[in-house]
Amino acid sequence: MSRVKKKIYAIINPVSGTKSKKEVPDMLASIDAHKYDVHLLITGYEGHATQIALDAVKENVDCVIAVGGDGTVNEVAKVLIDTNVVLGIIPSGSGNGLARDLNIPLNLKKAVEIIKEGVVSQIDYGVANGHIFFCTCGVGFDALVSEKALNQSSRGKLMYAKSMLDVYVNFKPERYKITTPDGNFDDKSFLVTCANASQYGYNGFIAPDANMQDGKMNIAILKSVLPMNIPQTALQLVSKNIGNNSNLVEIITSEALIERESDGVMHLDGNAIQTDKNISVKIVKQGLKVLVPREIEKPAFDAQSFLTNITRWI
Ligand SMILES: Nc1ncnc2c1ncn2[C@@H]1O[C@H](COP(=O)(O)OP(=O)(O)OP(=O)(O)O)[C@@H](O)[C@H]1O
Repeated sequence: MSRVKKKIYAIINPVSGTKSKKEVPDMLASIDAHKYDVHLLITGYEGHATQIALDAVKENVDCVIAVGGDGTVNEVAKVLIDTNVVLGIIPSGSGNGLARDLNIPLNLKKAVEIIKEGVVSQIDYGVANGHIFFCTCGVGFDALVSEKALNQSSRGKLMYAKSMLDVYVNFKPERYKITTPDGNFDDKSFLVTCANASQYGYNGFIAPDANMQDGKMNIAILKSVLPMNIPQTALQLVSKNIGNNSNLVEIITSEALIERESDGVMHLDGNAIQTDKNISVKIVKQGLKVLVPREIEKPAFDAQSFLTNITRWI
């Protein structure tokens, strides 16, 4: 017998981001109750969203909404890959990289409208040493910043800026050998980022041309960032101009082996974990169904949003 109403689980991470989520239940109540059964669930600990999403898949729900940032989205979405369960995102984190890349509004009411519209797109996901990511995974400076951020009690831009400064002061570049069917690299580097999405979050575009539906990742290798180049590099990141950085090497490919000097930290969607010396990364084409705005095309660079980004950062 077919179910009449569609079932939605909304998983709320109460500690993500810096904004209150107290309006989320009322806003979700505006979803048509004749068509949808919406169940609200609040996470109580790290990894809880994954447990709830696993239950959702077992119960054959139609859609799981992640209310949080990239960490929460990752915990939910990694369970939904290669299933028919659709991911919805209500961005409520700090960086919100995946939501931004999909043009999902950060405004709560507008994000709920996207859920109601029900437009489904299929996006790629990445696998790095068996761990799933959707935005970026990487080693080097960005991984160390993610590790530093893990131990901070606060969230938000200021915490990330402070973590970056702390990591930069003691940073020592490592040597990476990167082997792919589409090009190789072997040298010391500041960071190596495998980008499925174009940005880390906070509109920091490490791979502005990355496309989440092409079955490929853009491996952005930043060989060095000298102190005098920090302002320029930061501007290039927020203005989608990192391609103009003379220290950037980019390889576009569907799989790669990254060999480094020793095992250590790697980040997945901004979440740091420890992993082996060698990291095998691949992209699986369009394995996740996600609710998106009608127009998924990214807006062209415009001066106003560029200035807004800089002002926000400052
Ligand atoms: N009740 C809870 N108590 C403590 N941590 C939790 C709880 N629920 C979820 N978490 C953890 O909170 C972490 C941060 O969540 P999330 O990444 O969504 O927010 P954020 O870091 O503010 O945003 P972004 O990743 O977009 O920068 C996740 O690693 C998640 O496992």
